[in-house]
Amino acid sequence: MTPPPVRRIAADRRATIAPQPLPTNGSHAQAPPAGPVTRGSSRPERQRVPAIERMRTEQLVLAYGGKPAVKGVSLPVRQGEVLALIGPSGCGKTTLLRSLNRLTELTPTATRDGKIFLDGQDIDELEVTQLRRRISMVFQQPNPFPMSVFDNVAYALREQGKKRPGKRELMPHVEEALRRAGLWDEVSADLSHPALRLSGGQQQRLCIARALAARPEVLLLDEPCSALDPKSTEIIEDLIVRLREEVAVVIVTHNLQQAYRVADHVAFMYLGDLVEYGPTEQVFHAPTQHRTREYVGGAFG
Ligand SMILES: Nc1ncnc2c1ncn2[C@@H]1O[C@H](COP(=O)(O)OP(=O)(O)OP(=O)(O)O)[C@@H](O)[C@H]1O
Repeated sequence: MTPPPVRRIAADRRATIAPQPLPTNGSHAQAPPAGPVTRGSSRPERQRVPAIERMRTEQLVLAYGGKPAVKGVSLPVRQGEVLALIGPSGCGKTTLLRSLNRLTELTPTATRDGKIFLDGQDIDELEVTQLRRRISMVFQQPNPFPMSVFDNVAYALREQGKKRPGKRELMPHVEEALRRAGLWDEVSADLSHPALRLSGGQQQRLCIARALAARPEVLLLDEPCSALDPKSTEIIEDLIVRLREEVAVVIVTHNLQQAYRVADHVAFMYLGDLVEYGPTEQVFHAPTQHRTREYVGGAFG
């Protein structure tokens, strides 16, 4: 198939949301180590789910002030699968992830070439608020709003409708989102509880519930466990694997063991290039590129 013509996107829009804070070294223990994946590494059995392509990037190029950060990446994103973006620091993982719902447009120096399609439609043809409803993102640091558990999830629902639905009307939807995020049992007794008083892991699941409430087709996760303790990490990894049945999931992670545990496909990036893309077992145990072999073997990080 001939790739569609390349088009430059204006990136002069000023940021309208605050940048996400970086994770702090708080009281939580660190998530499982990002060590190399060996043949003995565990990968939980997973149910086979039919894969449906929801997104595709074609010859995607992203640059900051003219300096390329992502260089001509073509990738599919499928529902029924988790796609992990891996690679050393600065290789362009987060830039690629943020471009999928046009968050890179909030960076004034960022420019983009190439195409991104959502269900076959060029994302530049979609209204950006609508697009970000269909492609939700969860960030490194849990960032619940300073309001109740209920209102955090209801926020996304209230934003959707023209008329503001009442609490009773919203309740089933809030419950459903909290259940899908695996948080309902822990918070259902008091939905008026302030979100900021939940544990870090609970806060991140609340952010996932908030992201799911608008029923997105694609869920983008930027190192969602990097600020969490091992137990919370495990809970969220289980959740990610379950969620892929109903939403396409793309995760950026530095933790190779995590990519191995949760992903169905892996994209390894290096200096902005997509070096290798393939099924998880293949990328980790039979990579075709020597650079991938070195990286997954722990030769550099
Ligand atoms: N807002 C920005 N302005 C200028 N350069 C940027 C900006 N954001 C990222 N970059 C540069 O783009 C390149 C890719 O960065 P990006 O954050 O996408 O990589 P990454 O693989 O996600 O890194 P990390 O794993 O450390 O988060 C790096 O060289 C980085 O310095």
